[in-house]
Formats: sequence, C-alpha cells, structure tokens
Amino acid sequence: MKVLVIGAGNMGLTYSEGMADSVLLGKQKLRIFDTDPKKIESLRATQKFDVYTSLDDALPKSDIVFLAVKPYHSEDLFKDMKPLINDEQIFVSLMAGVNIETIQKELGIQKVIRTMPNLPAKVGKGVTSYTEANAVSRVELLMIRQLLDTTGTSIHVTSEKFIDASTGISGSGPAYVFYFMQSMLEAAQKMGFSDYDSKILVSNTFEGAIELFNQSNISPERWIDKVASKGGTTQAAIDSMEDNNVKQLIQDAAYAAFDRAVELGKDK
Ligand SMILES: NC(=O)C1=CN([C@@H]2O[C@H](COP(=O)(O)OP(=O)(O)OC[C@H]3O[C@@H](n4cnc5c(N)ncnc54)[C@H](O)[C@@H]3O)[C@@H](O)[C@H]2O)C=CC1
Ligand SMILES: O=C(O)[C@@H]1CCC=N1
Repeated sequence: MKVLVIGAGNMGLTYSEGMADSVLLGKQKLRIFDTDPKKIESLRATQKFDVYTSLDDALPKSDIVFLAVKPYHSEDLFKDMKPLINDEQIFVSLMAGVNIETIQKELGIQKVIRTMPNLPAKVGKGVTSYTEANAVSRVELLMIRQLLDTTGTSIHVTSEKFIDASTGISGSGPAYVFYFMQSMLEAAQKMGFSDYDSKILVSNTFEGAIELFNQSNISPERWIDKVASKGGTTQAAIDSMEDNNVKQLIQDAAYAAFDRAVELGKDK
C-alpha cells in the first residue's frame, strides 16, 4: 500500500509525520508532493520523506491520496490530477468546505472520504471527523480510520453536515482557545507580570483545567461552581462574562465557522 500526501503544509506535513512514524504505514510507504520549491528543499533536507516534484511520477501508483491543499487551490490541482488517477484509488480530503460530490465530479472518481482534522494533530492530540462516499467499503474505511488515528483520535460522522459542523467546533476550535489564551496573556501583562511569568500562569491554568475536566465526569459548568465562592472573585469574573454575553458570542463564532464551511462548499 502506497500513500501520497498532496500539500506539505500545516496539515499535510502533520499527517505525513503521523503516518511515517506509525507501525501501520512507516516511511517507506509514504510519498509527499508539494509545488513550493522551498518546501521541497526543506522536506528533502529532513531525509524523512520520499519527496516528489511531479504528480506524473507520484500519483498513478499510489493507493491512497490525501488532499491537503487550501480549498482555493483545489480546482487547479484537480485538473492536474484527473488524467493520472483511477477508480480503485481512495481520496482522503482534509480540505474545509470541499464537498464529496465536487471531488467526485472534478476528479471523475467515486472513492472519497472527507475529513475535518485539527492542528493539535501536530502533537498527536488531533481530533478528526470523517465521512465517506457510498463507493468506499467498510474495510477501506477502517484502513483510513487507522491512518487518521496516527495523529490522535477520530470520530465517524454520518453526513457531510457534521463535517461542516465539526469545522466550527474542532477544526477551527484551536484558534478560539488561542484567542482566549492571548486575551488572558494580555491581561496578565497589563497587571504587570513579565512575559515569562504570564506564559507560565496562563499555560498552566489551561493545562490544569483541561486535566481536571478529562479526569472526571463533571461538566465545565459544575467545575466553575467548584472554583467560584459566593460573592468572591471568580463570581465577579463570570458575572462580567455573562453580562457581556460571552457564551453567546463564542457560540456565534462557532456558527460563523460552520456557516463559512457550508458557504465554501456552495462556491464550487
Ligand atoms: N491549518 C489548520 O488548522 C487546518 C487546515 N485544514 C485544511 O487543510 C488544508 C491545508 O491547510 P494548511 O495545511 O493549513 O495549509 P498550508 O498553506 O500550510 O499548506 C498547503 C500546502 O499546499 C501546497 N500546495 C498548494 N497548491 C498545491 C498543488 N497544486 N499541489 C501540491 N501542493 C500544493 C502549498 O505549497 C502548501 O505547502 C486546507 O484545505 C484547510 O482547509 C483543516 C483543518 C485544520
Ligand atoms: O480556517 C480554515 O479554513 C481551516 C479549516 C479549519 C481550520 N483551518
């Protein structure tokens, strides 16, 4: 089995590393293709990957093809790919808002799996949702799931609606967490902490809270109750967030990403 990853950016490279380091695949079975000469040079320097500079060489003999370019590069890529592919190959898209039907039509093939990964895959803590076209068999789906799991964990969803929805929660989600972190960092700095101390205070607070959440069956709402004393400091902070409708604003943001994913799909 040969796997080709097209696009060695944040996501493509992360998946390549996950799969190359796994017992399931290993680096002998993994190929990478990118159009950026600088990227190719740096990939070659790692001596970790089988790097290709032409689709003619890489594509026809690959069994599974990961599509990891930006959505707006997909149209040109599909045109280049079309003469080089066949119906037996499985195409796994990591691209936001590019529908299965579009991929099938543009490439003239049937076996497509659409996924929504996220950036913590870089440290083996990614979560990827995925769904498949009818032409993909259960065995093929299981094999792809094992490849996806080399970067963390995955969840199977029953329709593309949930791929777009998970884009709003987990795909874009790390950016919401970083936004919250940045806000806390800036508050700490304003209070007079050094950059170093601000980072320690904020990162340990996030890490500790996540650990508590993961090691229990307690909802975040109940954890808030454990931090907040009546009439105390935490209550003052939570009241301020409630007065400013922060919960609703975060939900609006998640829906904005979801809607944008749906919209990207319609643009095609
Ligand atoms: N960055 C993220 O957190 C997430 C990204 N995604 C999806 O992953 C996809 C890739 O995103 P990133 O990795 O962040 O982008 P990126 O910009 O880091 O990487 C894209 C790579 O594709 C290469 N490329 C462009 N056109 C190409 C072509 N025709 N053939 C081969 N390579 C080509 C570029 O040189 C670049 O190395 C996007 O479609 C995005 O929607 C999904 C979930 C999370
Ligand atoms: O912002 C984007 O479009 C991609 C999809 C999810 C995360 N990054």
